[in-house]
This record gives sequence, structure tokens and C-alpha cells, in this order.
Amino acid sequence: MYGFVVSSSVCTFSSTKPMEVVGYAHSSNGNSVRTTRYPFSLFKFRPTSSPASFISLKKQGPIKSLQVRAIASPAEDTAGFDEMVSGTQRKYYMLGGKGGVGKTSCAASLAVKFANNGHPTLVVSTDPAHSLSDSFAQDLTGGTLVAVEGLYSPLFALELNPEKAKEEFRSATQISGGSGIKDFMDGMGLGVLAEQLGELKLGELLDTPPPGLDEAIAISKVMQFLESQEYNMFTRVVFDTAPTGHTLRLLSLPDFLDKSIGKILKLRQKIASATSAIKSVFGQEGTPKPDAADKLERLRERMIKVRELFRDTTSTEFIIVTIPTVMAISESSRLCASLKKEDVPVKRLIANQVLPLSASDCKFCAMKRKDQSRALDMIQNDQELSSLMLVQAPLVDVEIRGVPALQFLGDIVWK
Ligand SMILES: Nc1ncnc2c1ncn2[C@@H]1O[C@H](COP(=O)(O)OP(=O)(O)OP(=O)(O)O)[C@@H](O)[C@H]1O
Repeated sequence: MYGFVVSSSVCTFSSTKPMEVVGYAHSSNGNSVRTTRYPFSLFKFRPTSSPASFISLKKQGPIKSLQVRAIASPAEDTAGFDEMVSGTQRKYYMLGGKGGVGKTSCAASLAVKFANNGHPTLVVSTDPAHSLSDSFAQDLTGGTLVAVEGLYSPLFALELNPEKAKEEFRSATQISGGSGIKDFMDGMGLGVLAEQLGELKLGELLDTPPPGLDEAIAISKVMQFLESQEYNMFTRVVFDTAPTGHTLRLLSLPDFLDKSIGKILKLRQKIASATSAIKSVFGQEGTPKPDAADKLERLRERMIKVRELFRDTTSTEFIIVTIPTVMAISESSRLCASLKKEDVPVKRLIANQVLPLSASDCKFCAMKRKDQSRALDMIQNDQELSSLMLVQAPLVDVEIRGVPALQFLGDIVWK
């Protein structure tokens, strides 16, 4: 069905059916298909126009040797970057997945690529364990927008402090019906209201805010930034989100908060009328500060906006990043199912850190590659993941740190 021919300077590979081919070309002058850095280089080829296609390496100089092999799972040749980059209306990309799979590297490299393609871009980390600063090799801490150096188009980065976000929620809810109010009501013998307050488990909510809250507040903070005149120029916003568990909780959080804040606000109204009645009789102080309810109401509105943003197919996409291991792919499958269940748009899957082929395949690499190949097959057979656009990103032999390295990775992944 397929075969290849190597002459001194031209190699052709033909196939009668669409398949992906991964190969190494070693040209005698050391040139390679993608980069001059490696004497051996990976190239990918996916004939889409069957029955026959070929690779020509004519420009690469005389070819000394070539290895080609069809790999089991046909992957997408491109990440569909043309579609991602087109249009000037604002688009949000949220990258998420298991811890350590390369979310930050993929998010930062995507942001760099958007900026290099003329989009004023903002990249935001909502992961409590930030690594954007490490990825860009620049101090981006401080919770405010910092310009990333070394790019022609504006690229700003923002690492949000989740602890601050939690504090904000804590202070808003405490003023408006937290333990202070409960004590006050107990003192006043307002048993019924105190019971209702107990039902809301406010104490619990305040002491251990629901997981995902910090991230939801962080995302809503970004939206606030973007509403301001100073920062409304961004046409691409890339989120480096926290590991999967956090993201899953974040998805259901806006509904949960919407309900609980709604209850708090209702209760606050009751408390306000009860306390003003008491005040008029006993002349005691104790009514919650008037701006507290506004603060909570604003928080609720922001949570609703976060929920809407996550589900807006015209402006938002969640990209799952994974690695070719059974564990990571199983987790990605669960994440994908939850995203779909919550109507969050998801269509791309990045399989990162795929071992490139090597001419001198050591035992360890051969084993590892087999393992990865089996894991990649899992994607093709997975009910949730098989329908996604699969983008394979190779494990590169340099640490991805700093703008040039991110550009390098971006050119490989985001095509
Ligand atoms: N394709 C790749 N080739 C080589 N190294 C990679 C690749 N992708 C990521 N890495 C490296 O893997 C490490 C983890 O990557 P990264 O910080 O992007 O992952 P993460 O998913 O954001 O991690 P965390 O969940 O801890 O935030 C980094 O040292 C990064 O340089």
C-alpha cells in the first residue's frame, strides 16, 4: 500500500490511503526539515488527498538516510490556528488539564503566537500555583497586568492572587450575614432567622470557601479589567487554569454561588427589616453596612458573567492539554465529559510531550514510545475525546523558558 523512494536529493513517499507518517530525514549537509538545530528532524505528514501524496525533501539538500513509518493514530496536521487567529472580536481560550502536563507552556506559547500575529493579547494565570513568571522568565507577580518583553505586539500577563480573591468574598459575606450577624441575632433571640442562617452553612462557607471560588473570582476580575477603557484593546485572552479538579469545581460553582448568594441577600433583607424594627424599639445599632449587599450583589452578577463566558460558543473555547499516558488521558476524558455536560465549548485536545522518533532508538525510548502509542490509541477509542481535534506536540529537548523558547514551541503546536 505504501512505500518510499530515496534518491540523492529527493524522497517521495506515497500512500494510497490517508495516514499520518512520522519520519526522520537526515541530510548529509546537516539540514533538516524544520530546524537546522538537529541533524535528525521530525516531520509530520498527513495526506488528506488520497489516493497518493508525497513528501519532497528536495530543498533540504542531499538525503543520506530516511526513516518513515505510519503511526497508529492519525492526528490532525494542524491545530487550526488560522481559525483561532482570524477576526478581531475578542476571543477567550482556556487551557486546562492534569497537573504538570504543560498547560502553562501551551498557554504562554499560544499567547506569544497571537501577539506575533498582531493581536493585543492578555495571558492570565488563575492557577493558585502560578508558573507564568517561570515560563516567561520574567517577574509577573503582583496581581496586575505586566507587559511581556521581547515582542512586537502588546502581550500582557497577569498572575492573580487567589488568596486575595477569597478574602474579598469572605469580607463581603461576613459583613452581610456571617457569624457577626448570627451572634447578633442570637443575642436578639431571633431564632427563626438564625436557624435559616444555619441552614445556609455560612460559617462553613466562610471558613472553607467552596473550591473553585478563587478561580471564579479571578476570572471575573479579569473581565472587570477588560471592561475598563485602559484594557479593552485585548482581542485575545488566554487563561492558564488550575489543574483539572479545580476546573471541574469551578464549572459548577457559579450556579452554587448564585443560589447561596441569592439566599444570603434575601436573608439580609429580612435581617435588615427585623433589626430596624428592633432598633426602633430598643435604639440599638447592628444593621449591616448598606454597601455590603451591593458588594454581594455585584459578586453574584460577576459569577453569572463567568458562567455565561464559559458557555459562549462564539467567543470561548476550552482546550484540554494532556500527555500520552493512560492516567492523563483518563482524566482528560472525564474533564471533557464534564465540560460537555456543562455546555462548555471544547474542540481541541493537545497531546503534549510525545516522544519524537529517533534514528538510534534506545531500549528505554522504544518502550516509552510503545507506551505512548498505546495511550494515543486510547484517545481514538475514547467516547469523549475521539471527536476532538487532536494536536500532537513533541517533547522537545530544551527547557521551554522565555519568549524565544515559547515562540519555538508555539510554532510547533499552534499551526
Ligand atoms: N513539549 C514539551 N517538551 C519539553 N518540555 C515540556 C513540554 N511541555 C512542557 N514541558 C515542561 O514540563 C514542565 C511542566 O510544564 P508546565 O509548567 O507548562 O505544566 P503545567 O501543566 O502548567 O503544570 P502545573 O499543573 O504544575 O501548573 C515544564 O518544565 C515545561 O518546561
